[in-house]
Amino acid sequence: MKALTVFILCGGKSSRMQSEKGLVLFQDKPFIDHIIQAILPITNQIKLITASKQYDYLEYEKIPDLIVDKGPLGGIYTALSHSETEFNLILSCDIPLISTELLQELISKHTKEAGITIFASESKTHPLIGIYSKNILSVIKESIDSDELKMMDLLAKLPHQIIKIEENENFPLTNINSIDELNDLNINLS
Ligand SMILES: Nc1nc2c(ncn2[C@@H]2O[C@H](COP(=O)(O)OP(=O)(O)OP(=O)(O)O)[C@@H](O)[C@H]2O)c(=O)[nH]1
Repeated sequence: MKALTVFILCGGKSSRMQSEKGLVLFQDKPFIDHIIQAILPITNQIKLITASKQYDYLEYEKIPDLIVDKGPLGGIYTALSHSETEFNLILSCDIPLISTELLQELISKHTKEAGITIFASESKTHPLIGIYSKNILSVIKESIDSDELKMMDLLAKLPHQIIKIEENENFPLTNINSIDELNDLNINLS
């Protein structure tokens, strides 16, 4: 198996959710617990990129952002800076439907040459469910220094591999940003 660390991004403002996003309850469990459950059959090398004490109930290492207020890119920068493995699975904290199978697919299809491997359908790219190589750290730092914080701009600068998925395969990759989106999800599943 490839040496791998999983980093879950749990920073940011959660302005649309208005409460700590990773801790929102879905089917009686915080989002982040669903995500950890999907990761554990693969590895227990899990670290949370957060400064929030609210995640202290989880046993995993927590790392605060090295550069604050830079969005997910700042979280990825912190993750890769602390990483001791070449491959790093970066996940947002708002994807409660993610499955072990999809994560395994991503890991198995990543190649050293790719730098970054992510899923995308015709209509949607999922940069915050991806494998990121440590060797892209300098490009991320330059992007942060020049305030180019959009994930899609980072992808444009670097070689990356896209695992193509059908439109109907987006569902388990859905990220939930607000209570309205959570209500829609619950309705969808009922
Ligand atoms: N470590 C870290 N993670 C972040 C940061 N900003 C966003 N994230 C994470 O990145 C993922 C996507 O976040 P977004 O939905 O883009 O932003 P958000 O600030 O959480 O939410 P909004 O304020 O509603 O946009 C989530 O897992 C966030 O926890 C940050 O500055 N640092």
